[in-house]
Amino acid sequence: MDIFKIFTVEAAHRLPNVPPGHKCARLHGHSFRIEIHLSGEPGADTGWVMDFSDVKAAFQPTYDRLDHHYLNDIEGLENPTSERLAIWIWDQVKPVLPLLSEVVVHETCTSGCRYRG
Ligand SMILES: Nc1nc2c(c(=O)[nH]1)N=C([C@H](O)[C@H](O)COP(=O)(O)OP(=O)(O)OP(=O)(O)O)CN2
Ligand SMILES: [Zn+2]
Repeated sequence: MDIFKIFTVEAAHRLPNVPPGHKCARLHGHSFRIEIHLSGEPGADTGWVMDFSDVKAAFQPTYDRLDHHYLNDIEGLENPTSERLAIWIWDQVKPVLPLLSEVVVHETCTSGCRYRG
């Protein structure tokens, strides 16, 4: 069974490697919607795969590194595309949430990516 928790990260970025004149070379910001998905079986007694509040607590240090930050300043996010951000989040979170199965980054209402490790 899959469970998920959704977080909203307010952050600024620019994309340094886009062609000249590309709009994303300019500093701009997004309300990134981050989905953290976990896969596992619900416990016989708990009835849940993992307590959502424990998912939130495990993600909090990563959230704090991203929220209201300039992503390009973060080590490993010098070119902060949605794809790079999804991989970076996976690498931060997998050690503390071993059931992690997917990270989804919504950069805008119409754009984003899914990463399954
Ligand atoms: N594959 C990727 N393409 C683009 C990324 C990315 O991370 N991965 N990022 C951007 C920009 O950062 C931009 O902020 C988002 O682009 P876009 O979807 O074009 O944004 P719009 O709000 O202008 O989209 P519309 O739905 O067309 O209005 C660019 N590309
Ligand atoms: Zn952008």
